[in-house]
Amino acid sequence: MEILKIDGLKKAFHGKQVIDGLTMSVEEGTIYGFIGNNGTGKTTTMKMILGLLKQDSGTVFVSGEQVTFGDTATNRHIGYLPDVPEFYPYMNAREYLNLCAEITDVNKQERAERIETLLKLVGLNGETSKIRTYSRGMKQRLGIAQALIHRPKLLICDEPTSALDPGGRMEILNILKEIKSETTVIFSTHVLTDVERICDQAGVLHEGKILQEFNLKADDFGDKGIIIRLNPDEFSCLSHHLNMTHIENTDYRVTNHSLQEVYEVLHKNNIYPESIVREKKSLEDVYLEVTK
Ligand SMILES: Nc1ncnc2c1ncn2[C@@H]1O[C@H](COP(=O)(O)OP(=O)(O)OP(=O)(O)O)[C@@H](O)[C@H]1O
Repeated sequence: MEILKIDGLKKAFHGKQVIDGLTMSVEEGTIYGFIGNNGTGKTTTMKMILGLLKQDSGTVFVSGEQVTFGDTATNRHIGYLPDVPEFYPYMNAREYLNLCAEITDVNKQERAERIETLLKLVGLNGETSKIRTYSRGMKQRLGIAQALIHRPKLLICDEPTSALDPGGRMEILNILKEIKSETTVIFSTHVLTDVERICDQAGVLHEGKILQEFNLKADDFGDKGIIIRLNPDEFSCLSHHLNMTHIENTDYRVTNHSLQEVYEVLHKNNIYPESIVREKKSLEDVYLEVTK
């Protein structure tokens, strides 16, 4: 079933068309990477999903219910982590989550257990210090716990990893992967390696629409080239027969030739390179191709 369905969504600011007939859907139980350059309208779209911003036209359905601007009814299905989450710095994580549980009407009997489960999930269960002392990564993890407190069907995260160091990013990605069985996740980002790591599906937002979608579990983006490790003499010999560019050190990329052709040329010229590997295109390669 589709947890999110957007159809023909449009939004302009001061005559500038930011979202221009956006149509997309997200299946329950998946992680969807919402990718796009800075300023393409990812946050704008998220605000319309949350009913915080009025669209000019088009519809948004969350768990089969239509989102209406200014009406928070559909937000009971949604947990939201903004790009820079705000907290009460004088509270500790438990106190803060307790407040969030009260606000979102989490059943009183369940509250303490829910809070402990979430603190454990985000690795803050042993933490008693005030939020003001937290690192950016810890705040982001607390933000996820906060967003999940009312057991939403859909978690929306706005660039959850962009400002974090590699360790902090891995922690967030692992948490998102772990909750996937309970909550569908949409996260916006331009860190494409993060998308490749954990997403099932990804959509490229470009000029107000989804320009291309990828099934990251099934799509093979094809070969970028063949990387051969050679000495400079071997390179100058082979460059007469193959389309080659220097990458770095003694590595050269061959393009527009099959592996079979490369082997034939090598054999004819009596060249036995240190290594030959097929180079797969990454999501970033494909993204740059489609958005250029
Ligand atoms: N309230 C507003 N008033 C006027 N223009 C706005 C408003 N909100 C967003 N915009 C403009 O809409 C465009 C899309 O902004 P948005 O923040 O949605 O992009 P984004 O994809 O989330 O970018 P980033 O990756 O940098 O966060 C930008 O040009 C922005 O300046």
